[in-house]
Amino acid sequence: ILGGSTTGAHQRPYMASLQVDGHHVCGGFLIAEQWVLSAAHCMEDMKGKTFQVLLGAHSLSQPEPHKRLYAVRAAVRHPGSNTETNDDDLLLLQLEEKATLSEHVKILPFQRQDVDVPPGTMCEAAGWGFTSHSGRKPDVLQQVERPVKSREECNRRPYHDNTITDKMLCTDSRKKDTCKGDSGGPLICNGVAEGVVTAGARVCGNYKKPGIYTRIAAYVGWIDGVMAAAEE
Ligand SMILES: CC(C)CC(=O)Nc1cccc(-c2cccc(CN)c2)c1
Repeated sequence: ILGGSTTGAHQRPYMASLQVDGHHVCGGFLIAEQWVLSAAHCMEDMKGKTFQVLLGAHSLSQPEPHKRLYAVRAAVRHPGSNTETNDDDLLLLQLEEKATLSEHVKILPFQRQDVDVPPGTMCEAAGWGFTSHSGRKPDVLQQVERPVKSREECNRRPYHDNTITDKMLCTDSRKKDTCKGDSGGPLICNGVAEGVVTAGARVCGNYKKPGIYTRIAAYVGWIDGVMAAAEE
């Protein structure tokens, strides 16, 4: 998160840190007791390694009473996700067991109505991603407030030049933005998860490359289907 601030400890109890070999790789968030939503691109460069999911954390390094690392029973990438585009950049992670919910671990509701967030709406992103262009990594959870940018404007040059589909949304990226390591985290508007952070143009804090998010409401069928199929 560039240009943001430290979250109040455990004020975003739905946040997940996706970890490989004990290192934070991507964000994610709890959408059900046994399911975390994140970004498919986070599984690239895994070289067959496995994820673990950290819940209940504020600091990545310090011992905290409610921090707990969960093994992943299943990782389901959206079938349309690929390395060349930001399309369908969603990942569902089934935890090895149901998360123990508490004041520090809670489910974040997501938008189920497939209606665009009005441009100008102020939303929030959070994560443990880079806090500087030089790649400084925070120890504690960061957050930033960003206004939604209309798809019509986001699709113009010099912005994303017609690569933003109806299943994506944009936020202004001037100075304040998401960055590497924030992928998979939520974009929260009026207390509801509306988007999932994608790497997009893989640049941060440049107003010419607004932040790109996958619109969760466009994938409700897929999300419900994957979770239901695992219950059979
Ligand atoms: C960890 C892998 C998926 C590779 C990766 O993510 N690279 C990478 C490099 C530079 C910026 C970003 C990035 C992420 C989230 C948001 C943004 C832009 N708002 C950029 C992402």
